[in-house]
Amino acid sequence: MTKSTWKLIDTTLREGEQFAKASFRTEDKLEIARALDTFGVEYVEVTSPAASPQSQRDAVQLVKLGLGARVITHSRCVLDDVRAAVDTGVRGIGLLFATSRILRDSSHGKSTQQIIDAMGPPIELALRAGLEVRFSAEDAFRSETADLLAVYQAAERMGVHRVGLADTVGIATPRQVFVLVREIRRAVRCDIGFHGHNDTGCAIANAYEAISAGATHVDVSVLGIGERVGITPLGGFIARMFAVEPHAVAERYRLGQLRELERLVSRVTGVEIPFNNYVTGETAYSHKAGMHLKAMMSNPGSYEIIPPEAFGLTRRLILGSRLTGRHAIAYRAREMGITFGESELKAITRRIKEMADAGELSEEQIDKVLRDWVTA
Ligand SMILES: CC(=O)SCCNC(=O)CCNC(=O)[C@H](O)C(C)(C)COP(=O)(O)OP(=O)(O)OC[C@H]1O[C@@H](n2cnc3c(N)ncnc32)[C@H](O)[C@@H]1OP(=O)(O)O
Ligand SMILES: O=C(O)CCC(=O)C(=O)O
Ligand SMILES: [Mg+2]
Repeated sequence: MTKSTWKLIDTTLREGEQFAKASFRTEDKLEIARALDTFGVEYVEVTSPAASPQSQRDAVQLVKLGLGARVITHSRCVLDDVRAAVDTGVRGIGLLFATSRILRDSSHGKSTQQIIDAMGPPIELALRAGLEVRFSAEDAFRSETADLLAVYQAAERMGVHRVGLADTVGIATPRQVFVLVREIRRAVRCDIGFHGHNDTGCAIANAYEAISAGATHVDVSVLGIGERVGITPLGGFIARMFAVEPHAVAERYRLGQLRELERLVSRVTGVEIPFNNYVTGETAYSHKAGMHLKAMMSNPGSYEIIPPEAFGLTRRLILGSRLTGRHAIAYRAREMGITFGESELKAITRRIKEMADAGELSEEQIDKVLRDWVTA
């Protein structure tokens, strides 16, 4: 498959609701779902309707929005939970069972064969109800490969549309993800999803490797919110893929909406967008060192792999620091209609650096230095 055929399952309203600081009201969920749809994600995953009466009512309302994105939910392999999901009108369901020894012992106590036996009826019920069905192995990267192959092949025989690999505890490395997804790709014909937690900072790279190895669907959430430190962030994954296939990504998603989407989730959860957030962070397009500034003024691609304009953003060149250089100062002077000779330029740059040693200069202060130099 070509890389650009992957699909995004945004799970801000499911995994994201498991984030310690998230407590979504119905209106928050509706607003987030609409914003995700405007951005263009292919799926919006919502909390299991079995979780609470309000979760059930919210799922119904989210379905009623009539989004372009498919509204799907997530569920244990429990018939009553699947029935509750079907009743909401969702279009798909992500069923799961933990397959690692540690979670089999601590979570549900089933052997691999018991898992296979238990997943049959819920899968059948969901398929009969016409849902798109995914079966996922929770904690896949601490599971035995033989167990994974057994459950995935059984799920495929039962007719699921997709199997999922979940790096539930964020333990996987990109190479491990590539190798395991490739192995599963060879073992099943259905679609493959990847869900990766970010406990060791590998969630974006892991999602990318999953796609490279043949996964078709990737779970993301806005700002990466989820259990503990969360999962693959939507913006970071989009940045990763834009760097590889900019045209396909720009065609499929309304990239100019990313910042608003993140601001919305930031506002609703009360967490700030980090200064170094992918693409939209406050300093994501700030350039400061003289050597960088010179090259940036000649070609912005020198130190930017993703043009800010693609996301409706602008860059900031910081000229007033002690790290500035004469090319940057000459550039600003030319913008103001002033031309300096080489030795004069060196002297002004020296002066600006001396002044900046006492504290960075604003754009207005630099302009004043340049103007005063001419009139002095
Ligand atoms: C890795 C993940 O993020 S998976 C998604 C996690 N999401 C959620 O947990 C959704 C919110 N959860 C809830 O509201 C509740 O946990 C419910 C409604 C799902 C279940 O509530 P309870 O019945 O009170 O059980 P509780 O949460 O205490 O324990 C989990 C139960 O699910 C069982 N279980 C765990 N995984 C699975 C599974 N994949 N399929 C079926 N049953 C499972 C456990 O064995 C346990 O049941 P038991 O008491 O019969 O042993
Ligand atoms: O169902 C899945 O694929 C993922 C569930 C989950 O959130 C996880 O395992 O971390
Ligand atoms: Mg998770």
